[in-house]
Amino acid sequence: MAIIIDGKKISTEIKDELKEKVASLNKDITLCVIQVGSDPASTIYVNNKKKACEYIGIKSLSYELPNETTEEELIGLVEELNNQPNVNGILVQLPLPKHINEDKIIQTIAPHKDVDGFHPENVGRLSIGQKGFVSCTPAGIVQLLKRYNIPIEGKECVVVGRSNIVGKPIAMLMLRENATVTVCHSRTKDLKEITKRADILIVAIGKPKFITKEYVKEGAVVIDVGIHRNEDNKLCGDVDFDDVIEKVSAITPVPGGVGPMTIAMLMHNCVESGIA
Ligand SMILES: Nc1nc(=O)c2c([nH]1)NC[C@@H]1CN(c3ccc(C(=O)N[C@@H](CCC(=O)O)C(=O)O)cc3)C=[N+]21
Repeated sequence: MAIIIDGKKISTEIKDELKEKVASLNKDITLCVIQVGSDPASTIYVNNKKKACEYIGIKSLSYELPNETTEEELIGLVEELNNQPNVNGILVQLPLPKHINEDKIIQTIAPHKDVDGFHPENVGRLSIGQKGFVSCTPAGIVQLLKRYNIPIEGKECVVVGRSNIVGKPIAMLMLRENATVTVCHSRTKDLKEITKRADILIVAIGKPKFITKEYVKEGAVVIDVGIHRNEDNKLCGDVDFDDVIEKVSAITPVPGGVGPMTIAMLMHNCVESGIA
């Protein structure tokens, strides 16, 4: 029987640990969350982040900006928050409207307030093993594996997807944990042949139910980073859960897997920023 990895439960454990830490600090921690426009999915995620802050005892300040906000205006706000010593974390919810250059905004955030771990300085630090903020979804995946006592060292880890916010950083993190890492993407030939080698298969491609049992080795651990909402508001991941369940030894569900961990690790980064 496969283990269903309970991200909701582990995220609550982590949040409870953080709540205790914050209570013992005697110091305010403040996260600023900036959302441009009103994409409904973004609003759900932003609200989940604010709820988590409240639970842990972190102050959250919301900036809800209209879709027409210019790049200059957004840069101005980020710079203003960079300069406020009471602000510990700045999060600009992605995606941004097309007229705003995301890279430019991310690079404007002061690296020591970049609790998403998206700034090139933090990405660079991760890749050369220096301390810095680690991107929340990858950090959450490693926490899930560790807290379920799933060994990483020496394992064959295959990552499907090479985005800057998930694929690339999770590959770096698994490498740091001494896995043997292969990164696959849309131009990979014989994808199935490669994914079938994986002891740990991490999927972040953004295609609903793409990974079926033909892609998975018997007994593999499958981590599903995808999140898709269908017509009747039901969520599913990049992995066809019902199809692979008989074959895997452990798997993260959607919802209730990686998603809540992303938020728990964001809270972790905020607390780290507040302590520093
Ligand atoms: N600057 C920035 N930082 C992010 O961390 C960031 C972002 N932009 N843009 C979008 C993605 C996506 N993301 C999620 C967070 C929580 C859930 C989550 O809580 N998921 C729940 C379900 C929530 C629901 O009902 O939709 C679950 O999987 O159980 C999902 C996805 C953070 N992201």
